Amino acid sequence: MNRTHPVERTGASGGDPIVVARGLRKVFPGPVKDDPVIAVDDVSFELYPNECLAIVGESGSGKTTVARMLVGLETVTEGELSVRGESRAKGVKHLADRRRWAREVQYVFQDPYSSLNGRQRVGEIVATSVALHAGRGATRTEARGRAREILDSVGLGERFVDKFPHQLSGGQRQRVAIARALAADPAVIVLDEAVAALDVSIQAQILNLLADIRAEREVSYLFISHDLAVVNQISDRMIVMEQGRVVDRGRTAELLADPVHPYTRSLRAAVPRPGWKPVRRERLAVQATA
Ligand SMILES: Nc1ncnc2c1ncn2[C@@H]1O[C@H](COP(=O)(O)OP(=O)(O)OP(=O)(O)O)[C@@H](O)[C@H]1O
Repeated sequence: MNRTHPVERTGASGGDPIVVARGLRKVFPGPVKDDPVIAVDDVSFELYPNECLAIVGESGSGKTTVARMLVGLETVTEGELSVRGESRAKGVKHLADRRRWAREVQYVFQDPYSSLNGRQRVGEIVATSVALHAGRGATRTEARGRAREILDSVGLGERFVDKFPHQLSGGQRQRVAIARALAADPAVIVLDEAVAALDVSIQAQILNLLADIRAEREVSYLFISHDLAVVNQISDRMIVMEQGRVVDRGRTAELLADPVHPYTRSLRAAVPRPGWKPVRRERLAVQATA
């Protein structure tokens, strides 16, 4: 059974895809001269409105590089990458376009502590994002008011508005990062190992919050993770990357219930969580070659 290449159209609410990647490739100059690193190799996928697509794979498989190309933090070496039909493959020339790109696709990092401005209070962090993305439309007072509403919607009430990031827990900081992303009213949020640094119980709270947000507004997630238990909870579809290439893809529930590709099987077997029935790697190797 080959599930590697079918391009399914299984978005949660249908419609045209928001993000389309076709034959995406990224080559970095390597540490050794004339020995480049092929970080991403012939990667294709679509992300549909209101859908959560997970990109999974072990460390170094190229997940983050795909996401960084999507938000314009890395150039595209080859292939096509578009958001709402507009190509991002050639990079961005004008500041106005960069702002629009940022408005459309927001990025939430694994470690919100380093991505949040430690000298700004929580309310200011979110209000700055509101003001930046609302253009000339929002006064300072309006931006602050909107920031309070958004913070409230991610579970951070009035008492958090004047706190600094270092006064918050990891989960609370991640809520601020999500609020800051929502302030742009994006079509897509890239969540790059966004719950990886959190305790399991806090992870569950953030995953619930992300599910609630998606139920309330139209937003798609590109959810990057090495953790299949987490991916199983949140994503509709997933692609599996190994050494820069997509080696498996499909609906998450189906792929994880019955992983066919040996790499997906080995990833699943490596998940040390309640609820999984880990299969020993030796047995997997036998099954994979049977
Ligand atoms: N700026 C860079 N210069 C050179 N090589 C890079 C650069 N960025 C990433 N790479 C290499 O590209 C490959 C893919 O890295 P990438 O960070 O995309 O993987 P990943 O799956 O997201 O892993 P992780 O979860 O550890 O971040 C790795 O071999 C990495 O060392």
